[in-house]
Amino acid sequence: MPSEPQAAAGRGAAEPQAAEPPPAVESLLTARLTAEVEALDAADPLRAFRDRFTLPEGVLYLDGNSLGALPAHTPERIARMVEQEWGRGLIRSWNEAGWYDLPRGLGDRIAPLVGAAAGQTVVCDSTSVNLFKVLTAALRLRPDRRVIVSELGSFPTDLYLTEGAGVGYDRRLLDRDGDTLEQLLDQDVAVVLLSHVDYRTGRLQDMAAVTELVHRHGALMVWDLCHSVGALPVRLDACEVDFAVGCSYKYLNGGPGSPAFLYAAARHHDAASQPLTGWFGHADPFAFEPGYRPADGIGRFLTGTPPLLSLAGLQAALDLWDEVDLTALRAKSLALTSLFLRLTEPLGLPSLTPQDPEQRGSQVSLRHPQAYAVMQALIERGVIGDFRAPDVLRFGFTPLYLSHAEVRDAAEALREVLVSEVWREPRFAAVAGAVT
Ligand SMILES: Cc1ncc(COP(=O)(O)O)c(C=O)c1O
Ligand SMILES: Nc1c(O)cccc1C(=O)C[C@H](N)C(=O)O
Repeated sequence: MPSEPQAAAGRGAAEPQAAEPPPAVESLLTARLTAEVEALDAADPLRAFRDRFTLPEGVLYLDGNSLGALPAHTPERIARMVEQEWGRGLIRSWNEAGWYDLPRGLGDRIAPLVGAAAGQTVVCDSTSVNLFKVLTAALRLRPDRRVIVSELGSFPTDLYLTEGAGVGYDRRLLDRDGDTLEQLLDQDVAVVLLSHVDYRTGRLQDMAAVTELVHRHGALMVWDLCHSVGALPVRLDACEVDFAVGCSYKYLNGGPGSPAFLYAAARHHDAASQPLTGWFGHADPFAFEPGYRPADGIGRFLTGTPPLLSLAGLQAALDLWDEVDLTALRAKSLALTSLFLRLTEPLGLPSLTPQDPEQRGSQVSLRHPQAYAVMQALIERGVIGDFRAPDVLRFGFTPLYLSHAEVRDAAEALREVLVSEVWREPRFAAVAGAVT
């Protein structure tokens, strides 16, 4: 078990290395910049959403790409489910409070965020479990092919699941077995699994072009949307994607451990079979038949009883998403990341995040040989981002609750930490074994 996040430091933190002396960069607290960010905030069409979240005083939260913030009405929604639906309604709430329909109903509320027509998205399980289901379903739809393609730098659970679902299959990894995806594709490839936005670098893939390339080689395409849903518009149907999965606890703000979602294109529903054939995916669960018969449609991707209290958190968060204009969201996201890249550029930290906005998700990743200590010093100043081994300072920009002024203040805090070299103080040093 990892130790408590606040009690210890980074697993995989970089060994101490010499860091270059910091360049003498002037303070960002200038009248000119203040006027610029205030004008941007005044013109921000999403600024009213900030008040719909509860965030602690004195915190600049740049980690909504790992765990989203708390929507202000979520506690009331969860309390209602606990006190009324569970406490009073008891078992009747499966019908009367609509519990039974929530996995499909919330899936249909996520659908517009991922560009899916209704009836193709369900909320259930974790992203990892859903990856196992869709990878296996996709492999079964291509029985004559024996290769899974993925990317070496993917979030590790994705790679692990290509191993778990792909027992008996060969695996080819982009960046290890070939420089381009096209080099890895041939008539043996059954499935390609990629992240739409890379968790470490923030690089955004061209979903339409990649999916089309994969289909041209006769394979099926699975996208991991954990770092794109709620960060930018996604167009699953328009890109003719086969399967997709994603988290709801990051940009969607569903709450810690809130269940994931799974998309399967309607054209695959009849032929697709998934391996976790639990009773919630049965055609008639309450017939209590001894044999499994899959439900029609997307319902066959369900497995067991959903975590209702977590679904209540996601349900509350989706009330906000129902109101969000995704075009405005994307424009603000790019304005925030571009501002941060521009203001931190004089600090001389190499960026892993593409400068080209077309290739950028909603995060900025900067490299520093002592990134763990630098991030701890920032967190002490109330600027919460995260560290990704071995040397990445990762900053997530959530357009619903961040202002341009806060982005300037975060860049200024980073400047101060680097110029003062406060991060060298022993209390920021890494010790083994924490959640980062
Ligand atoms: C790209 C990506 N896939 C999957 C996951 C995690 O999946 P799970 O919610 O199953 O832990 C994460 C983050 O934890 C992620 O960043
Ligand atoms: N899911 C997480 C968790 O249970 C603990 C700590 C972090 C996470 C994360 O989500 C990490 C995240 N996917 C990442 O992009 O690094």
